[in-house]
Amino acid sequence: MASVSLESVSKNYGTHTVIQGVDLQINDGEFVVFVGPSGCGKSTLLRIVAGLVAASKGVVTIGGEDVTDVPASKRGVAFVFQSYALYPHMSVARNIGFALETLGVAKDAINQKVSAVARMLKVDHLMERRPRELSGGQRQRVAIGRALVRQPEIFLFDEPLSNLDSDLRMEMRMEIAKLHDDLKTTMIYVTHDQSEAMTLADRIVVLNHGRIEQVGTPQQLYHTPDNRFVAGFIGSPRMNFLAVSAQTGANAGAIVGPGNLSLSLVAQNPSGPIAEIGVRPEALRLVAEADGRLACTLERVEDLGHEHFGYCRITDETVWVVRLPTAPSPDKIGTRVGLDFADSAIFAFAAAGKRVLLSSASAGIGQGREP
Ligand SMILES: Nc1ncnc2c1ncn2[C@@H]1O[C@H](COP(=O)(O)OP(=O)(O)OP(=O)(O)O)[C@@H](O)[C@H]1O
Repeated sequence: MASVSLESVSKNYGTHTVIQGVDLQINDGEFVVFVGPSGCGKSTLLRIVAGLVAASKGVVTIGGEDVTDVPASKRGVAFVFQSYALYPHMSVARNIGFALETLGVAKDAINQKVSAVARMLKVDHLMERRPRELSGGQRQRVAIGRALVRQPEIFLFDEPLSNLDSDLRMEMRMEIAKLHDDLKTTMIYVTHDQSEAMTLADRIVVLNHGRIEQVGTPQQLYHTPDNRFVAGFIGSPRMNFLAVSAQTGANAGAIVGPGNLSLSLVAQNPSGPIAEIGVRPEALRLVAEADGRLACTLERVEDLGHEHFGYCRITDETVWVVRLPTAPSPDKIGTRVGLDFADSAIFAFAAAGKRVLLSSASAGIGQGREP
């Protein structure tokens, strides 16, 4: 096991900067997930830790040792790729044991280790098959087995489940979580799927345009996002946003917006006037138009069996999603309705996206507290 530290790490391709001054400390035995939209630099950052990509600037430390100029093969890391990257002409057993062969480990010792890993990953009945004779899930298990057999200090996973169907993805996600519980090895895992990040991570690193937006536990990011980007990225369906106007002078603290919105919010340490508010779908209630804090038209309902989502149009540009405990009657669709929400469910943002913490004396009671 080993800790990982990145200090002022940047990466440029020509004039294109893809990682910009990243500082990050990952503790020994921690499961850290990098999330962010496509192209934000997740894989590049992971590859910089692995030594597969050289940083343009900055220092990478593993287990307290500066490894910035140490090749990938000497860093004690094992990498599991999205594409599995198995050797097509080798059997499952040889694929798993090949790294030990190249290290000159004795044949008996290799056989023992390969058998133990194959049993653990439930591929021991497939040892003589070639990769093309395996399902996607079985291939991914072999790829993980190949990493596991080397007993690395750190596991690095780059979107390992994205080629699997949703049932298999859930199953493998549980197995990776169990692997971490059993081995307690430091793991860094890249995904663009925020629900995968929420369920696997001790801590999540949210990346955007090559910078860290926020680092925290899943609960911290969900309940106390630093900015609009994190608030919108963590949570599914995502947080609803609405552009609002902060009143000044005698009406300071009053917030007005479309849908007859009228709130009274007092900002703590404002980083600018409130320009937008956000409320999560699960914090909204569908009520009669006159009883809501927001007036809108219920345009559509999605019935997923165990849950329902209503799509409520507030303006031409803004539709809010509300999570409904039961399906509304079909004659409600197309009618005017109201949305209600507790004061504590309101998130507020300044024009540049920074979250504005609301004073407990205002309508936004509770914002800014740790859960
Ligand atoms: N070898 C390269 N040469 C030039 N640009 C590159 C190279 N590798 C990556 N990039 C660019 O760096 C940026 C970050 O890429 P990276 O693969 O790290 O993103 P990502 O967040 O992992 O995306 P995805 O989720 O789509 O895999 C992208 O704009 C990409 O086009």
